[in-house]
Amino acid sequence: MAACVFSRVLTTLRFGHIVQTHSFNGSLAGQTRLKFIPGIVQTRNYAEKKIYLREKPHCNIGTIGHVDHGKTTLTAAITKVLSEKALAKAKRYDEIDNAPQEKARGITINVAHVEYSTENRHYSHTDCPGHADYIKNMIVGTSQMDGAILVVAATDGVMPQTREHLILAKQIGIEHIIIFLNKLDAADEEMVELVEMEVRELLTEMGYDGDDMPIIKGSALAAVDGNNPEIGEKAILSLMEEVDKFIPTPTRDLDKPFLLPVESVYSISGRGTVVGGALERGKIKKGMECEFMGYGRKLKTTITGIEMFHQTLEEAQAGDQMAALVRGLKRDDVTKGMIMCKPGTMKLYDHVDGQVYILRKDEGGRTRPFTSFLQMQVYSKTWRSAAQIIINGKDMVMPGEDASLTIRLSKPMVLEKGQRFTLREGSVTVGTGVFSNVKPQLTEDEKMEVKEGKKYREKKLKKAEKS
Ligand SMILES: Nc1nc2c(ncn2[C@@H]2O[C@H](COP(=O)(O)OP(=O)(O)OP(=O)(O)O)[C@@H](O)[C@H]2O)c(=O)[nH]1
Ligand SMILES: [Mg+2]
Repeated sequence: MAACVFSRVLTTLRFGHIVQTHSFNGSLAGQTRLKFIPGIVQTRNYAEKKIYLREKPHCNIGTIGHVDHGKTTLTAAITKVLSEKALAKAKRYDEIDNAPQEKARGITINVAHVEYSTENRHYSHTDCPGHADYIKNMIVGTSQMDGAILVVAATDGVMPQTREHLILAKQIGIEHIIIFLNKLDAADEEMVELVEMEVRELLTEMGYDGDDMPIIKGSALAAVDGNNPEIGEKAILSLMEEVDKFIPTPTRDLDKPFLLPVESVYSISGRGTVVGGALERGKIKKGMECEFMGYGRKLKTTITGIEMFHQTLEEAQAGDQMAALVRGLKRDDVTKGMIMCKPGTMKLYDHVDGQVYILRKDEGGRTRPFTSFLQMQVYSKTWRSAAQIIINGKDMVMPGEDASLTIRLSKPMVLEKGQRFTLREGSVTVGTGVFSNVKPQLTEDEKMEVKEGKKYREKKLKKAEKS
């Protein structure tokens, strides 16, 4: 069970006794013959352990866009088309959206990671949910991408989450976006032209180079079903060609002390606790000491194993979507959103200043202005925390405005100046911004304000007036 859940979220990374050896052409468990598949990482079955050999640059991408526009179908289509070139293991739609609730509702809820290669690069692909209720999962999924494929159904055009996802992607720092105009089989030519214009306008409005961004038109469903190759298979190959060309391989911070925002935590019976996520900077080797930090807690331990997509890694490098087996910790000791880092290199903060853009209603934001002391949820990297929001320099902020805010977190978290974050209230994305100034600890008075809210400040002011 644990292994099943583990593979659901990481799709990857199986530690321990599960020794089924997938090769990417679908060969079966326990085969000891080495199968070399050109174009994908070379994997060898060393005593039933596969080793990941770093042959190509690695890149993290994914699919974003409005609900039902075809992101998961496109993800399945990419693996199918590339599997025919022995560059991937084909993943069916229901292997990607495989949680019972996802199957029942026909929508994506959790992000899913799949792996494939082109001739040039090795990819980890994060398929995000489009439904407004699961934006929080999209934010975390997107936080690890180097570039994204925005899927827009030509039958529908730009919809609310097309816009909201683009705003969030931009804010999270995704500079390179490729558009896949999907469902060409079901849209007439005129509609396709109109939607293309609409998408380019939106991209320009969001600060991207709308006129020159690659837009690939096709049908993910045709590619999955293997019919109509012009808009099916060929469109997928053109898309991947553009992805290779347009999304640069990011320069990774290999020389800095390692840092991994924890995206998932699993316990594998008999082996221990495994944490997964994209390694943000540095390198990790088996045997290294590490420290988990977040939610006001710190824990030190040792890394006893590293894997990436079912394969053992000698060394994980910044950018890798990886999992680490850690010594002596229980599943509940580590929480999604903590960071794993080289001991002593990071700090916890309980409040921080942020420069924020407050979304308008038509961007998925609030309908009304807000004042200080409001409680919101802050999302950054893979963490989320309740926070009290204090507005600096004015009394209220209107949707559509910029503001400087002080964010008082309910639990101290690891954060850095320049780090991007999103503010949410219930299921509404209130704003997106950048931490501009980390601060020393909250004073005792400020702590009381966090606890009691506005009332505490008002009481204090009254007292001061009297005296
Ligand atoms: N006609 C047509 N239908 C498509 C195409 N691609 C996807 N669909 C259908 O559109 C529906 C939604 O597809 P999904 O891939 O689940 O959409 P999604 O964007 O992943 O949806 P969420 O993850 O829930 O946001 C499904 O019924 C697909 O079969 C296409 O190219 N043509
Ligand atoms: Mg989906």
